Amino acid sequence: MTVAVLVEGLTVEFGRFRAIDDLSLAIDYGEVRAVIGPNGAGKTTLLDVVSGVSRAKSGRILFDERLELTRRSEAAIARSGVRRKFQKPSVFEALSVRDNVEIGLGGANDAGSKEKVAAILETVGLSDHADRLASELAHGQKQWLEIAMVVVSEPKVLMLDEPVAGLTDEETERTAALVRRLRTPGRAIVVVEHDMDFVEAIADRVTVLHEGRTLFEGSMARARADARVVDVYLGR
Ligand SMILES: Nc1ncnc2c1ncn2[C@@H]1O[C@H](COP(=O)(O)OP(=O)(O)OP(=O)(O)O)[C@@H](O)[C@H]1O
Repeated sequence: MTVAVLVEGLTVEFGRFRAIDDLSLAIDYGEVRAVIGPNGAGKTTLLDVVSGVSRAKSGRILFDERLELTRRSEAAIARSGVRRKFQKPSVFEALSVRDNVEIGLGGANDAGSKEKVAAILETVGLSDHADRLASELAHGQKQWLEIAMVVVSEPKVLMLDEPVAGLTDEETERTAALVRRLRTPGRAIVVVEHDMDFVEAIADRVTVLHEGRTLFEGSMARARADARVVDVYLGR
């Protein structure tokens, strides 16, 4: 089976500080992978390098076993089907919900694209709000709109950075159900999140980062039982 994202010997430095330290990991198509760990572990930096926002000092990242992402621009990486929702919501407040999702399609505007927009609005539960201004949405709804803007382009790798930060318990549960719906055999979903109940609800496997390296990889249930993981993260 083809690996969606293969990280090999990745090192990222900011000045003399090593945020990612010789990291290797493989994320399969069809899986939801949570990347967890204490503040400063390198989680967001990992997403930054995969999406071309930050550069690696050494190592490589292969998408679909074909494209070396470490050599590509942010725009080229997004075009190739590797997409990311950033931590901070960034919807266009003055536009309608529907127009926001259309922007996610990047200018395509045929009959098929209208159907795609309608389908993704249905998936994220915003069909009834399509004509409202994005500014009128609740915080949770804005997060779902942003996910819709990314997913409408049918990414093969979908990265979500803290998708439930600041959401209510009910919104968090709905977001978990949404992530499970977005999981398809042809897509890898990578989620960085500190809410462990949410992670348990969505993740097939978790990777625990600590000081830029993998401390643990496996099920969330096993992570909870791992003394090292409890020591550096879960027990704090
Ligand atoms: N652009 C940058 N310049 C300098 N240092 C940076 C930069 N980006 C990240 N760092 C540092 O690299 C380390 C890893 O940061 P990163 O944001 O990846 O951690 P994280 O695991 O996502 O943490 P959190 O859970 O707090 O979001 C931190 O010590 C951070 O201060």
